[in-house]
Amino acid sequence: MEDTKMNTMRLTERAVDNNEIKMRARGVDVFYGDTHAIKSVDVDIEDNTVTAFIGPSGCGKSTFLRCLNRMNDTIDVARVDGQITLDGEDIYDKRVDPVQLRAKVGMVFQKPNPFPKSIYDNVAYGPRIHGLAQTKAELDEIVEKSLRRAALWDEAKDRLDQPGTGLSGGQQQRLCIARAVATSPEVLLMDEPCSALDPIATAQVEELIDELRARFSVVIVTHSMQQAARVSQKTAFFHLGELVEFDETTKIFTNPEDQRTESYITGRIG
Ligand SMILES: Nc1ncnc2c1ncn2[C@@H]1O[C@H](COP(=O)(O)OP(=O)(O)OP(=O)(O)O)[C@@H](O)[C@H]1O
Repeated sequence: MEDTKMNTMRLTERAVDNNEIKMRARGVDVFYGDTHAIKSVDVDIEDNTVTAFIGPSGCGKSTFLRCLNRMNDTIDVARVDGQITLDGEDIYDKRVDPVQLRAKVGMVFQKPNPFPKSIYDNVAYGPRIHGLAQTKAELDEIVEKSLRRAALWDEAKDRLDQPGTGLSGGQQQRLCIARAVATSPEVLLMDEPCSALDPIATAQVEELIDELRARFSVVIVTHSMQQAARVSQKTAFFHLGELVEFDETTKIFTNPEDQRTESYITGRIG
């Protein structure tokens, strides 16, 4: 009975949004012990769109980002309430395997964190554990395609057997992006992916984000309002755990509705 009701609800939702909404969060609260880090957040993450999360330090951007692929499950004191769906399916349903979920909703972290393995093995890791290739040739193809998508193929193709940790910082971050895209995710979460990079590597990663949007939905946490303005189409402004305003990026940066958003983008809070 429960299931039937849920399925009817899902079908209705799909018909209304015409599948353009990839992830939907409703009434999401996050607690770390007694700290109420995220307060009743509703947000829709659209397909083929870059969504930026901005806001002052400690406002909950990373916490909310981690809700989208259940990375908060790995933090003992964290508790997540509310509902988050991916293509209409509840990602917190007990039947959902978080490892499978994270292949669909990939993540790139602030500091490049390649595995202590070769460049090839870093990218092949996900496809191997998820059994995405039947033969070595198929795996080679996935590795090449992923490195190309991460704009790293030309620099890496002659050193695939060398350690990923031997690459420059910017290259390592593109390797981590290649690793994340190798499992053909539908959503890519990026937590301040350029904060450890110089301006040239940052520009390369930003260009890449724009290209990735053609295939995935991208959600990026950034401290740089310039970066949010450059790479995103939608922007969410968080303050003290609340989602204050969520709109087209141009609207947020030129004509925000809320006084707190205005104060943040003009540098008065933050
Ligand atoms: N693992 C944790 N255990 C306990 N409290 C945490 C944990 N992670 C975050 N918090 C708390 O949750 C709140 C939100 O933190 P979060 O890191 O999500 O903010 P943020 O906006 O991403 O900050 P920043 O921009 O500084 O990275 C803060 O009060 C923080 O202290």
